Amino acid sequence: MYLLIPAAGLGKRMGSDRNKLLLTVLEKPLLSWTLLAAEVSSEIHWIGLIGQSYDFPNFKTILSDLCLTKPVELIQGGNTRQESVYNGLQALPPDAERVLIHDGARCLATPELFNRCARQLLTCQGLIAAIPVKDTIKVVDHDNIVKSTPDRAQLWAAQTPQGFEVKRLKECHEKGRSLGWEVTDDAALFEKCQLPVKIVEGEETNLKVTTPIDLTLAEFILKQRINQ
Ligand SMILES: Nc1ccn([C@@H]2O[C@H](COP(=O)(O)OP(=O)(O)OP(=O)(O)O)[C@@H](O)[C@H]2O)c(=O)n1
Ligand SMILES: C[C@](O)(CO)[C@H](O)COP(=O)(O)O
Repeated sequence: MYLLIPAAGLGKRMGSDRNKLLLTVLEKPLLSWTLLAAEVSSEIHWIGLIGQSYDFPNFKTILSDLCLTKPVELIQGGNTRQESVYNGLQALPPDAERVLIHDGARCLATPELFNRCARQLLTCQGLIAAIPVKDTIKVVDHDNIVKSTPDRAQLWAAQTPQGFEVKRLKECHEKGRSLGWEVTDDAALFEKCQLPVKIVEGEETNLKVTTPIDLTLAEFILKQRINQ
């Protein structure tokens, strides 16, 4: 299975002065943990790492330190995650029929999750890893007044990996660009094109490192795993 890793963000919500994927978690850059999980997954055979060119020297150092057995191609990222994935899709080898997309910032995803998604993708056009929402969610208006409480049984928190047939996802991205759609994940493009997106059970620990507290949580969870 082909894997694209969007890693071209700025990490504004982290408040860091550089790409948050270069921050250290348990003595390794955050991105290294994501790459190691992809390396261990038995289903992934090719990795496209999408980044900003100013980060490429650091990415190359990370890759040379990890000595991965799988080929990794560096791909120029865009101004948004959506643009970065678009670039990644254009850079896939011509024989890529299906692709998994996984945020570099989700550094706790396990190889088993990659494997589960890769296997499920052989049976459907599109999928996302997701977990049932634990909180009660409120819909709120501009005056901070609660408007409604959606039925929690229908709410799932989206994660990555997300996986798709390459041809279909490319079509969705092209349509999104021509109609000016702005989305935060690829499944949303599929949905907007009325294509089915299947849920694959995600992992509660598969958090996206977004703010400083997530770094502390990631470090804690990785430490627990290492000590097991
Ligand atoms: N132009 C962009 C923006 C984001 N990403 C990637 O998409 C994933 C999810 O994005 P997010 O967590 O929002 O990362 P940042 O954009 O770095 O964070 P922020 O929004 O706080 O700036 C990350 O792995 C990030 O590197 C990307 O490849 N290209
Ligand atoms: C793709 C994603 O990680 C799914 O949860 C998410 O949508 C990325 O964008 P965000 O704006 O950082 O939530």
